[in-house]
Amino acid sequence: MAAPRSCDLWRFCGRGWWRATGHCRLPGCRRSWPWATLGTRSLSQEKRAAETHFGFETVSEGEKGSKVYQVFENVAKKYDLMNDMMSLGIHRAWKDLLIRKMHPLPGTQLLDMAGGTGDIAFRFLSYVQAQHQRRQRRQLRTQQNLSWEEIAKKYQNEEDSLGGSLATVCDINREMLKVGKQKALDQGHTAGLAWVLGDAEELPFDDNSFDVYTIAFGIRNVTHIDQALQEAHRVLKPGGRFLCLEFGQVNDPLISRLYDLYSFQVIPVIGEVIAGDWKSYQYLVESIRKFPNQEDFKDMIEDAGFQRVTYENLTTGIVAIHSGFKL
Ligand SMILES: COc1cc(O)cc(C/C=C(\C)CC/C=C(\C)CC/C=C(\C)CC/C=C(\C)CC/C=C(\C)CC/C=C(\C)CC/C=C(\C)CC/C=C(\C)CC/C=C(\C)CCC=C(C)C)c1O
Ligand SMILES: C[S@@+](CC[C@H](N)C(=O)[O-])C[C@H]1O[C@@H](n2cnc3c(N)ncnc32)[C@H](O)[C@@H]1O
Repeated sequence: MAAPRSCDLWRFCGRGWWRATGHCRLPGCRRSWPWATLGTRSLSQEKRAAETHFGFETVSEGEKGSKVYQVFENVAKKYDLMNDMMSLGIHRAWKDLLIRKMHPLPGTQLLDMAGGTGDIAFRFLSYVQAQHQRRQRRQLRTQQNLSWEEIAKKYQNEEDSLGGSLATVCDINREMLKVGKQKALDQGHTAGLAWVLGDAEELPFDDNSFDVYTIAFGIRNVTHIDQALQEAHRVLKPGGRFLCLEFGQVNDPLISRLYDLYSFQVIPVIGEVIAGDWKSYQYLVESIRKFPNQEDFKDMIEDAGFQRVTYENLTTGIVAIHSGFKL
């Protein structure tokens, strides 16, 4: 039996070690902390257990969910423009890299969690379509005897051009999904997409349903990150892949200082000017600082049951892509 990483925070529940402050983290075991039901916790312990952070503010767990909802409800219409303005378009390159790392083949079933306005799902569909077309061209080269009608038919049907792939965009926020659906129409993504309203901590999907689970700039906003990771593990098929694009800690001290200056002095100003919302962008930069560093987050992913967990820093660690497999 593996020793717990930090004994005072871990308990043994009969099936294995689990963290004392939440639910058992073993896949399939959802026992909660027995002390809570035995009533042996003091009032101050009780209070601390129910508190979390919203940026630099300490709030109750229930409050965090509604505050996060409000943030994305407020910024939904300006969300895409804000991302281009804040990052000078760099967020697009990060998202492209995530898809290249995934390298999805036609037929892949993707769950894009906290998928918001659909950036990851649209990139996924374009990538799969390109892969499928490449495959078809290769096949056509070997089937020289097809008529022009047959060749044209092969290129026409958009559903076919995805080879059975489906991207399910799931998000807790109606407004973000509404903007995403309109964007899908504008960009001509008419097939291979499903939009689902749902909470990362309690997914409305069966076990073993998806080949890939992505979450881009989403997990930082979730109240119980460990719960969301367990859910990701549950809904992935055996062999399925978890990929997370999220802010990290910058490893170069000079860049780190400049980045801090930029984050705290410039981003809320852009938020106010473009979206008329300073507070939401203050929350964004604070939530980035509160999020675990790359190594700690890797440990959390492993704790949820994922294997072969690795990460890659992008732009000196401003963001990182974490990857893990359900084996
Ligand atoms: C509410 O929650 C959210 C809302 C959202 O809209 C989005 C999200 C999720 C987030 C994303 C999807 C990604 C959004 C992207 C970012 C937050 C930006 C990430 C930052 C960068 C890529 C740039 C990092 C910057 C540096 C490494 C430092 C370089 C900084 C400077 C040269 C400026 C230093 C600033 C000062 C000294 C303060 C005074 C300066 C001014 C008033 C001039 C202002 C300058 C500019 C506007 C230029 C901006 C420069 C860049 C973007 C630099 C690009 C260069 C590099 C990456 C090396 C969400 O959760
Ligand atoms: C910064 S946006 C990221 C959107 C998109 N993935 C992207 O890369 O542009 C964060 C998203 O997480 C969603 N979110 C926050 N908490 C969530 C939760 N508990 N379950 C599902 N989605 C959540 C928000 O509604 C928002 O759409």
